[in-house]
This record gives sequence, C-alpha cells and structure tokens, in this order.
Amino acid sequence: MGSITINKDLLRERQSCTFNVLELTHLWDGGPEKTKERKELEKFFLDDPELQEKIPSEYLSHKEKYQEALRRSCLLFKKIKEWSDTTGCGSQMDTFQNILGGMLGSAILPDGVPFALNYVMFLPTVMGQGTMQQQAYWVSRAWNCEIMCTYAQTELGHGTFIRGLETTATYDPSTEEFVFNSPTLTSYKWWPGGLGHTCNYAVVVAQLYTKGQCHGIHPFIVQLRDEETHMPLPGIKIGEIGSKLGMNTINNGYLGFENVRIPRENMLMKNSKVLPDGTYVNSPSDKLTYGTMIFVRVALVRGIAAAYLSKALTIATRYSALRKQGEIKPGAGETQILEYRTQQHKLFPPMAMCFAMRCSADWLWDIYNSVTAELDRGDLERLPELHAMACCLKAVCTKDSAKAIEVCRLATGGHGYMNSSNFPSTYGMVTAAETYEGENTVLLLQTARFLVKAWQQARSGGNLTETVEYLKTMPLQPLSLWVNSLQHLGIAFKRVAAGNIETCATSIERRILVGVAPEDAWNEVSIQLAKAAETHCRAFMMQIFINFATSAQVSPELKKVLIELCELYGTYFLLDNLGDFFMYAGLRSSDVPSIQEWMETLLHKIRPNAVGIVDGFDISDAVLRSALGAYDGNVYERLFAEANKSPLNAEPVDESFHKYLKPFLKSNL
Ligand SMILES: CCCCCCCC/C=C\CCCC(=O)SCCNC(=O)CCNC(=O)[C@H](O)C(C)(C)COP(=O)(O)OP(=O)(O)OC[C@H]1O[C@@H](n2cnc3c(N)ncnc32)[C@H](O)[C@@H]1OP(=O)(O)O
Ligand SMILES: Cc1cc2nc3c(=O)[nH]c(=O)nc-3n(C[C@H](O)[C@H](O)[C@H](O)COP(=O)(O)OP(=O)(O)OC[C@H]3O[C@@H](n4cnc5c(N)ncnc54)[C@H](O)[C@@H]3O)c2cc1C
Repeated sequence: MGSITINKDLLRERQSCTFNVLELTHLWDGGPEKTKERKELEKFFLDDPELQEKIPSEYLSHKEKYQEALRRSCLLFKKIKEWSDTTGCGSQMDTFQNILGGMLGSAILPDGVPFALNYVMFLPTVMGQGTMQQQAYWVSRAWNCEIMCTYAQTELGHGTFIRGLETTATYDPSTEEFVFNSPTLTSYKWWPGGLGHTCNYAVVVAQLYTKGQCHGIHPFIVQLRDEETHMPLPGIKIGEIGSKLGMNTINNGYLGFENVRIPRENMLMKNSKVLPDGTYVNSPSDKLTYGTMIFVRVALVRGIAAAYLSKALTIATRYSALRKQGEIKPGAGETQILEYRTQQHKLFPPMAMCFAMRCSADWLWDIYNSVTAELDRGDLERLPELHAMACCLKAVCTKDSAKAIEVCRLATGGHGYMNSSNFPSTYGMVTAAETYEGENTVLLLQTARFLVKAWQQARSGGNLTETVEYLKTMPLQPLSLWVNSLQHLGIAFKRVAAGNIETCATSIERRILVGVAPEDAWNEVSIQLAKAAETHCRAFMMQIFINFATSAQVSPELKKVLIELCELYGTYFLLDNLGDFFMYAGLRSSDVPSIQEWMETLLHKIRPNAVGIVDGFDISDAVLRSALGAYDGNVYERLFAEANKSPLNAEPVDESFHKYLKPFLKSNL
C-alpha cells in the first residue's frame, strides 16, 4: 500500500514518448510562467490539511455534504484572500477563475462550489448591467464576501423562454419602490445555485410593470435574508430543491415573493431605467439584459467542457496503459488494453476534441472581450455573431465532452463505475452544463437563426462577418476530387456546413411558398436547423484547430503530434457523418476506405504518445481524485484503499445482520 514506485508499463510509455511533455504543458497553460503560477497556486491550496477530504463525500448524507462544502468554501475563499495579500502575484480575479473555472475548485469541491454564482453570475451581471454607482456599491460588497449572492432567473414553469417568466416587479412611485410578487406556483424561482441556504442577496429577473404597462424582463437586486440572522425576510419563501444527478453541493434553491419591496435604486439601470415618477426609459437593445448568459456560455467552453474532458482522458488513458486483459496473439502474453484499436478509437478522438475545444475557447474569449468593449461604446454590430458562436460552441463542446467522458468511463470497464474512479462526479458536472445556461438544442436553434439570415445575405450579395464568410465562397468553388489532406478536410467541413444551411433555408422557403406560416415552417425544419448549426460549429472548430496546429511555435516533434491530432479530429467526425460528406462535399464511396485507413494510421501514430499527451495536461493526483488515474499507476492498491473507506467495512459484521438478516434466515420461509 502507498508504494511510490511507478507502474512499469506507465514508465515504459513515458520513456517511449517522442516529444517533450513539459513543452506541451507550457503550450497548454499558455507559457512557462503560467505553468509556474498554476503549480504554486495548487500547492498553496491543495497542501492545506484543512481542505483535505476526510470521508469521501459519497458516504455523507445530503445535509452533511452541504455543510462540509460550505465549511470548505469559507476556508477556500479566506485562503484566496491570503494568497493575493501574501504573494501579490496574480490578481484576485485570476485566482477566482482558476478556482471556479479551472480545475483547482473541482479538487476541493468536486460537486460544486456553493459560492460559485456570486462570482460567475452575480458580479458579471452587476458589472455588465449596473450603473457606475451601483457597481461601486455592490461589487465591493459581493467581491469581499460581505454579502453572498446568486442569479435567480429560471422559474418552475420557464427556463428557456425567458420572456415568459411570471415573477412581477411593479413600481410604486409613492414610495419609489418595486413590489415583487410570485403570482403562481410556476412563477417560483427554481434552480439558482447557492439560493437554498447560502445566499442573502440575488439578482432576480422579473417582468417590470410601471404606470400600468409591462416592459418585459429586467434584472433587480433583491435582499433575501437578514444579514445578521440569515432568516428569510418577510414575504420571502425560500428553500433548497433537493437531491440531483450531480452537483449536489451547489445548493440550488427555490424562491417565491409576497409583496416584497425593494428600493428603486436596486433595479440594474445601465441599459434601461425607471425614473422616480415611474417613467420607463428604453435600453438601446433589449438583448443587453441577456449579457451575463453570453459570458457564462463563453467561460464554460474552456472551464467545464475542455477542462473536465482532459481529466477524464488522463484517467482513462493511464489506466488503459497499465490494465492488461486478453491476448491479441495467442501465447504472446496479456495485452495492455491500450493496444486494442477499438480502445484507441474510444480515447484518441476525444484527445483531439480537447485540443479543438481549447483553441476555440481562446478564440471565443478574445471576441467576447472585444465585442464587450464595442458594446460599451454603443456599437452593437458584432453582438449577433458573438451570440451565435457562444451558443453553438457551448452546445457542441458540452455535448462532445459529456459523451466522451462517458466513453472514457466505459473504456475503463467495471472499475470506471466506482465513484473512486471519479467518472460519476465528472460526468455529473459536465452533463449539467448541457442543460444550464441555455439548453443545448435551444442554443443550436439560436445559432441556426443567425446562419439562415447569413445565408440569405450571402445570396443577395451582402457583407458577411468572419465566421460565416465561407457561405459566400464555398458554393462558388467547384467540387474537386477527394485528397487526404488537412486543407481538404477544412474545405469539406465548410461545404457540409454550407450545404446543410442551404438545405434548411430552401426547405423553409419551399414551405412558405405553399402557404405554411414562417414560424411553422421553422418548427418543421428545426431538426435540420439544429444539425446545420452543429455542422457550422464543427467546421469552425476544424478550421481553428488547423490554424493552431499548423502555426504553433513549437518543436517539430510536438508539432507532428498536434497535426496528427488535428487530422484525427477531422477524419473521426467525417467518418461519423459520411452521409453529409457524400451529399455536400463531393465524397464518393470509393474514397472512404482510404480515409478509414488514414484514421487508423493516425491512431497507430498517436498510440506511443498517448500517455505523454495526457501527462502534458499536467493534472495532479489531488486534482484528478481518481484511483484509476494517479500518476504512479498503482491502481489496484488505490482501489483497495478506497474500498476500505466504505463505512460498511468498519465492522466485520454489520448491525443490520442481527436486526434483519439473521431473523430472516432463521425464519424458515
Ligand atoms: C468558469 C466556468 C464556469 C463555472 C460554472 C460553475 C457553475 C455554474 C453553474 C450553473 C450556472 C447556471 C446558471 C443558469 O443556468 S442561469 C439561467 C440561464 N438561462 C438561459 O440560458 C435561458 C436560455 N434562454 C435564452 O437565452 C433566451 O430566452 C432565448 C432562447 C435566446 C430566446 O430569447 P427571446 O425569446 O427573447 O429571443 P428570440 O428567440 O425571440 O430572439 C430574438 C432576437 O434576439 C437575439 N438574441 C437572443 N439572445 C441573445 C443574446 N444573449 N444576445 C444577443 N442577442 C440575442 C436572437 O438571436 C434574435 O435575433 P434576431 O436578429 O434573429 O431577431
Ligand atoms: C445544475 C443546474 C444549475 C442551474 N443553475 C441555475 C441558476 O443558477 N440560475 C438560474 O436562473 N437557472 C439555473 N438553472 C436552470 C437552467 O438554466 C434551465 O434548466 C435551462 O435554461 C433549461 O430550461 P428548462 O429547464 O426550463 O428546460 P425546458 O426549456 O423546459 O426544456 C425541455 C425540453 O424542451 C425543449 N425546448 C424548449 N424550448 C424549445 C424551443 N424553443 N425549441 C425547441 N425545443 C425547445 C428543450 O430542447 C428540451 O428538450 C440551472 C439548471 C441546472 C440543471
């Protein structure tokens, strides 16, 4: 037990890796300085005995899980302050991002940080939608944890269709207050993280009424609990929504209002306003209210989809290199399961996806920052493209990541089913992101709206923005014979996207021509529309990955690996969607065997570097939290040690034997 020797198969894998793993780590982190900072941060937090897990959380009750998560959250956020004060290196914001969006948080609070929404949604909403005075007051209070806040938008009856929210905020000019009410059961807020028992304030999204008129949904800051006693304020009905598939320590809650009054100044008034006499002043665009959702969608691509997938891949790949099962050639000895081509097909394409997600996330983050600066100057021109790309990248990356994490679990056989593998909690975290912050199908349909408009614009000779420029050029280029090259893959993916978009646009037009209402035509075509949005996203990710792999300033050895992964990304999704490539990219069935062979050759080439690639992600054992994935590969010792943490193993004979089993066995049924 507790041996520090490295498993000999893993050792051999590391010795045969063809590139410098540290170079990949630096590339992944964004440079050697960033790697150094990350490691210092991990050491500072993860070496603290107070933050170590004493009993695996699976063995705690629902209430104990929450209480333990809260204890650790408080310690964690004290330490963040300590870190910023003592090191002076890195702003507190960097540290928060690493804790909430990076993987450090998942090491300490694997089922979710109950304070997350304070930083991920409340503060961005106040900063994006509050006036300067509102920011000056609320940001410092929430930032310094004088108050703890959440973002309450979704209701029992409505999550997607937010124009249908039912909570009302009615302005009373006689007292200059808004009066909040929940007129129906379905108008109760339902889901906000930290709302149950953690937060004392929330941004509440409600229908604004003034002078007898409804002006649609707006954000308000509402106090929920007394700052001293934490008792719910009069008229506030609040609680936790109960146990879930995952994220069980994030403390999702419900909230109802009965004539709850807040001052007029608590309406976030950067965009629209209500004057003291009740006059409503319009926002330059009602979609500015949706800004926080864009921010979180952008952050999720890297912070959840790519990060948790890199974790699952590290676990499954290391395990596959040391696990032996069966023989490929009779009598040749048992084989590392990583030698099976089917196993490589399960693990290596998700490795490629992980890289594609990271490049796309970096691109998305950059355009988010530049478009946000443009919005602040009153320029809304690029908002539709940002919204469209944030929607499809959030949807495709969380879907790919959740699916691939499940494949990683299956790739580790029975042991992957154990909580101690850390697959269940990892999957629970990522599949939640397929739903929250905009359900994925709904988001794909938002992107499709943008694409159909862009298609119409391309046809009428209008200007197109960066991500849809190909809709102009693609249909004009003649289809060429298939060539197995990255460049050809890039073009083929764009042709597939353009073809799918055109099919949707013409299907809608055809229906409208025979008298179908445009909205019904949209609904009838929506299966294809969601697919078109996905193919557009895939074409974008393919091109971004090609640009990254071909232009990365790295050694030839690492570049070779990046190109192999990029080719694998393309060949994998092509073979998975052959029909599309036959229909739109000039692929013939006679081309398929050579592409299949290309993909299989890539699996073979990546095989010797598989452990090196996941080692390059540089995820420490404390962050991985997996008996199967630890760096030393001592899987069987760890599985035993974890099994012995089961409370059922505390006594050789459990008391239930005397209470139930023995009388039953002796009862002679
Ligand atoms: C760092 C890592 C993060 C760690 C995370 C840790 C844990 C956090 C855990 C959980 C957090 C979860 C929080 C939440 O879930 S909060 C709730 C989120 N809710 C949603 O996302 C709701 C989804 N629904 C919507 O976004 C919208 O209602 C809608 C689906 C877009 C529809 O809205 P609406 O009906 O108003 O709009 P239309 O469809 O009619 O479209 C009208 C035009 O508006 C454009 N549009 C829509 N949205 C936006 C936007 N955000 N920005 C800009 N423009 C937008 C749309 O494209 C239409 O344009 P057009 O020109 O075609 O008319
Ligand atoms: C773990 C978790 C944490 C959350 N945290 C928060 C939070 O902090 N704050 C908050 O306010 N909310 C939060 N939410 C709520 C979340 O944002 C919503 O659940 C999400 O937006 C989906 O809405 P819904 O649940 O109403 O699903 P629905 O909209 O009812 O979706 C159900 C089905 O209907 C389909 N559908 C709905 N509308 C359309 C359409 N227009 N076209 C085609 N299909 C459609 C969907 O595709 C889906 O298949 C959280 C949710 C989860 C799971």
